[in-house]
Amino acid sequence: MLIDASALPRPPKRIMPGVVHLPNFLQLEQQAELVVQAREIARSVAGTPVAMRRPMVGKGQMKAYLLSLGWFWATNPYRLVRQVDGYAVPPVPDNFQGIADRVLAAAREVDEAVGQSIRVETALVNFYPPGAGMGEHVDGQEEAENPVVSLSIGDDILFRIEGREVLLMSGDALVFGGPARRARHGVAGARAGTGPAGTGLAEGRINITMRQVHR
Ligand SMILES: O=C(O)CCC(=O)C(=O)O
Ligand SMILES: [Fe+2]
Repeated sequence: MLIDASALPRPPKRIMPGVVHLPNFLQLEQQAELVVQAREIARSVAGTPVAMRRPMVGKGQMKAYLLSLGWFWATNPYRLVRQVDGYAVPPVPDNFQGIADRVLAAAREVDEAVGQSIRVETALVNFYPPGAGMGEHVDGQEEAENPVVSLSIGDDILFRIEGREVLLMSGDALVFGGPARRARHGVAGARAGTGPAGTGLAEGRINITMRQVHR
């Protein structure tokens, strides 16, 4: 590539009202710790109805693998549940709240419109194999209007929100709240081999979104 994006300065940035990008928010060690946590939780529920899985969307299967913590989004009918067929949804790890608080405090310095605090009642851990993305959608499952805190680890990916594009790299945090809480967004094609060494991820990308569910 002619220009290596990681070599360019990436200051904190307001992408649109209520959307803030905080590049390099997590140190490599923090990223590695989150990867270990996610992997341990995924292993602990493997083979159960609350396992990390690729859900069906419409006629196809998602390319990303999803693991729900705290609450699980069940279908038929759509509802948030705490257990599936007697298997408890794994809890949100204790350290997530502090991370969300720190991300939000930093994001508010860039744009107050992101909104106030969240109680991290649920977290979604997505794993994107190289090349995988997630189609555009609105995060509408939570009744709470509090902001969503999103963390990226591993391969770079292009995040799109209402016509804007943000390159998310390993360690980046992104917040969408306030007027952008129900904005349409998606990610396109995790870029194979772009993740740094030292995260513990051999390939692909992990995204963790932390959310408040109830008002
Ligand atoms: O992977 C990302 O950066 C976005 C994930 C997302 O939009 C979601 O899980 O709802
Ligand atoms: Fe989303």
